[in-house]
Amino acid sequence: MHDISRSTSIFERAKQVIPGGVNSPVRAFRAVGGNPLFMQRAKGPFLYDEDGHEYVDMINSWGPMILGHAHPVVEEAVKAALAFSPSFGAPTAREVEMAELICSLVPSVEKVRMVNSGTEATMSAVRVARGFTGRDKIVKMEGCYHGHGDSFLIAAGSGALTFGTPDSPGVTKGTARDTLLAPFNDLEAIEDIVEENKGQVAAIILEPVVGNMGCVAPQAGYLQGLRSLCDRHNIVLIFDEVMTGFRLAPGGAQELYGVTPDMTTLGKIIGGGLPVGAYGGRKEIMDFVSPAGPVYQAGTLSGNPLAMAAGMAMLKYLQAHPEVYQHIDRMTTTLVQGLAQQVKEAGVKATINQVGSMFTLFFTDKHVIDFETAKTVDTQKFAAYFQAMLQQGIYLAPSQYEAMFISAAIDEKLISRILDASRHALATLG
Ligand SMILES: Cc1ncc(COP(=O)(O)O)c(C=O)c1O
Ligand SMILES: N[C@H](C=O)CCC(=O)O
Repeated sequence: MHDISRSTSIFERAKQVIPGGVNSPVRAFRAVGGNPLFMQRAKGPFLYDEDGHEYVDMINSWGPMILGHAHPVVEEAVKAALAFSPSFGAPTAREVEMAELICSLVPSVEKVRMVNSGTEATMSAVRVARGFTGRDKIVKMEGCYHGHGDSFLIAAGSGALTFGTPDSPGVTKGTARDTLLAPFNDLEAIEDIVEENKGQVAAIILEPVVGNMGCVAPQAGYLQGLRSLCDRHNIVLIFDEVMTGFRLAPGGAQELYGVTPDMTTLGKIIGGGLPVGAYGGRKEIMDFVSPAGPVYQAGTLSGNPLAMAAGMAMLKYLQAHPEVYQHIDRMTTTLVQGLAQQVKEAGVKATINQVGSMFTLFFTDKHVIDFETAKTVDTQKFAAYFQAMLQQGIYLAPSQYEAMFISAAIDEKLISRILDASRHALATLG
C-alpha cells in the first residue's frame, strides 16, 4: 500500500473546515473507499500527490486538460495576462476575441455570453429559453448532469447519482414540477411527454454524448429526432457541451453528429483549466439577454482576463494542431480495445463505451444506453478495480458514473503501462 500519510492528515484538517473535506463531492472517494488523495502538482500526463507519488491522470480535471497539465502555451499566456492585472470588471478585447473564435467554430453559436462555470452556463441558458418562449417547463434526460442549478438536480448524474441523491433536498416542489424527465435515447418517450405538455415546454436540454452516467453515445437518429421534435413544437433545443465542446471535435458533438441545436452550453476546455463557462446560440435567442434584451444574467468576474487568456491559448493551439484530435482518439481506441480484450480473457462482466477521447468501463454485461442500464453496474467491483489501479499509479475517475478523458500527453508507452496495470487489477476481482 502507498504511504499517503500527508494526504490523510490534510484530509483530517479539511473535514474540520470544509463539508466532507472537499470542495466538490465526487473528489471525496466515497464511492471507491479510502481517503481522497490531495494533489500538489501535475505536469503533462502525470499527477503528483502530497506524499510524492506519481499517477497517470485519466480524468484531466474532468476534461479541460486536453493538452496535458501545465502546458507551456497555456502557462505563458496566463503569466502574460497576469502582468496586466487579473481582473478589471470592465470589457476587454480578449473577451471579444474569445467570442469570435467560439462563434466561428461551434455551428449553433452566433452570439455567446461568458460566465464562470458550467453550472452558470446551463442555468442561464434555461432562463433565456424560458424568457424567449414565454413557457416554464423544461425536459431533461434521466442521468444527465448539467451542474447544480435547482432545475437540474432531478434524476441527476455525476456526483448526485454517485452519492444516491439524484433528487436533491432543497429543490422546491415548484421547481421540480417544471422539470420533466425523459429517458436518454428514447424518442418515443419524449414525444409523448411533449405531447402531454403541449405549448408548455420551453427547452429540451441534454448532453449530446453523456459523460455523467458514464460515457453513453446517442443512438443513430436520436439527436436528429430531437431536432425535428423541437422544430415541430417551437421548443429550444439545448446541447450541454460542457464536456464534449472542443473535445470530440472543434465544434463539439454537434459537429461530430451534424445536428445543430438552438443553444449550446460550454465550459472546461474554453477556460484552459481556469474557472469558466459560456452559453450561446441563435442571434434572435441570445438577443433576449440583458442588456440587449430583458432576461437578466450578470457576473463580476465573467470574461476574466486570466481565464480568457488560458482558454484562448488552448483553443488556438487546438486550432493550429488538429492532429491532437486524431492522437487522443487513436490513443483512446487502442486503450479501449486492449481493455475489451482483457475483460474477455478475465471473464469479467463488463462493457465499454467510447466516443472519441471519452470512455467508461462499466462493470455490467448490459449494453449501457441510458440511466436504467447504467444503474445495472456493480459499483463494488468498480471500487476494487479503482483501488487496484490507484496502487499501480493510475488515477481513474473515482466513480462508475463518470467518463474518463484522455489527454494529448498520453502516448503508446503510457497506454501499455495503463493496460499492464489493468490486467493485474482485473485479475484481483475474482
Ligand atoms: C455536461 C456538464 N454540464 C455542466 C457541468 C457543470 O459544470 P461546472 O462543474 O463547471 O459547474 C458539468 C460538470 O460538472 C458537466 O459535465
Ligand atoms: N462529472 C463532473 C464534471 O464533469 C465531475 C466534476 C465535479 O462535479 O466535481
